[in-house]
Amino acid sequence: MNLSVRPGPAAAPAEARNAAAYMSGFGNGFETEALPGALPVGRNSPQRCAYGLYAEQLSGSPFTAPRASNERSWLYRIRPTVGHWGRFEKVDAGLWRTAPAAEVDMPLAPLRWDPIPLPEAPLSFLDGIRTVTTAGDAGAMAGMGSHIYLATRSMRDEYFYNADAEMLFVPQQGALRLWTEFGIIDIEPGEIAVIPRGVKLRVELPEEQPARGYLCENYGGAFTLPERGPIGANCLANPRDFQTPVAAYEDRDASSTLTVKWGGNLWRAAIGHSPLDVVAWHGNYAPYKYDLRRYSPVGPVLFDHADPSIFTVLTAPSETPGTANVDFVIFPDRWLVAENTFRPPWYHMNVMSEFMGLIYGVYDAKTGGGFVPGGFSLHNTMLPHGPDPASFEAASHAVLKPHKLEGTLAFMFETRFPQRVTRFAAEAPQLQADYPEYGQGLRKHFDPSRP
Ligand SMILES: O=C(O)Cc1cc(O)ccc1O
Ligand SMILES: [Fe+2]
Repeated sequence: MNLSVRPGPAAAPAEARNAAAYMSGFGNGFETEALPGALPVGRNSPQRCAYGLYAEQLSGSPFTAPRASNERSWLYRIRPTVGHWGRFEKVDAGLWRTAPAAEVDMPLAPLRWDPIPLPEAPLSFLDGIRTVTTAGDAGAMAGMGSHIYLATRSMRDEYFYNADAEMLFVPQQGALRLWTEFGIIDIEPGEIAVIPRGVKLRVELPEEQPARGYLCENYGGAFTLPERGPIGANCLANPRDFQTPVAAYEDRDASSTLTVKWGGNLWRAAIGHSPLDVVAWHGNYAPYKYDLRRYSPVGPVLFDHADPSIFTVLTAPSETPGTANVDFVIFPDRWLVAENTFRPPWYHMNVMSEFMGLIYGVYDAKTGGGFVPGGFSLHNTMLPHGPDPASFEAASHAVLKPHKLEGTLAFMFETRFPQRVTRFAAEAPQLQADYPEYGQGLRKHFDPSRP
């Protein structure tokens, strides 16, 4: 196998096998080459590409999308994707589900699960996806899926791309090395990665350490940075902290498989070489990573609890202004300073539906236990929820001096669509039977004689 990485001008030199190398920025027109001169200068399609490469365009948006949302890259590769093609046969998708998937009716209730344990048996990322919810309709390119991934072995000579969705990886335990067509991305808990629709990859486990995390499939238009409005030009997720890999390629002829998720099904073909054979590329349609600890939260500095949209890292807009197909929101370390304020989340009902996970620490609305790292919850469209009794009592009587929430990282996949629960999630032994009743533990405090 010939593997080569050439860092971009700003990146530190790195050996591909030891450390990935990245370019900084969000949605830039990047350019990177693993061999000198592999990128054509001043044109996309020369009559003959350097090194005998093929040119291929990968379009993530319609050609005619407005500039702000127009996404495409040019890839200079050993074989075009059609040369990595074979006879595809439908294979068992395991526990991976795609909207619409009306498998079960669930109680009209808040739902919460304990972590799904990692198995002892060898399990690749591709086989270890367990869908928890689906929303919208992948065929209509609207909605999302929320999943848990479990992996105990690397994908070897096994490649994959998702035609149905962009994929947002949220590791909770263990690191992942994402070998993509565009280069190598290393992520660990506290970091995320986004793999655009159609980008081929395989998922490796560094030192074969098991890994678990959350995965959001965004069937709609790509994640982007939210507007900052009056916040101005800084804070929240800053573009320079997003990292896109420099070009790295495999020149590997070996019997392999390519699995494609298309139309909610998995299709697999035998192929004779690695499709991660892109020697150079340029464009703005590329995978990226981001360290959530670089998020600069903005919040109430005098009183009240602001809507969680202030913690939006990435938003996948829909055609309706302000109505996201998916928002990816985090609840990171931060100071709480609001005066005469109930500081945790308020009790609420929301037209958007909320899938939540916990990467580490304690979430301030669920201090009574039960929402643990690796676990997840669903507060569906217009279903009531809020702090558990322990959190309510503590926050109602806390001395309101500045208080730092530390060592905590929860997140939410919030979508405009109601989320359907899969049969797997409905029947999982990790579903907490008593969670629907947590609200009944909230005592009646009403006393008309005491204003
Ligand atoms: O329900 C949740 O815990 C998420 C959430 C947090 C918050 O601070 C305000 C609203 C909201 O939905
Ligand atoms: Fe909520």
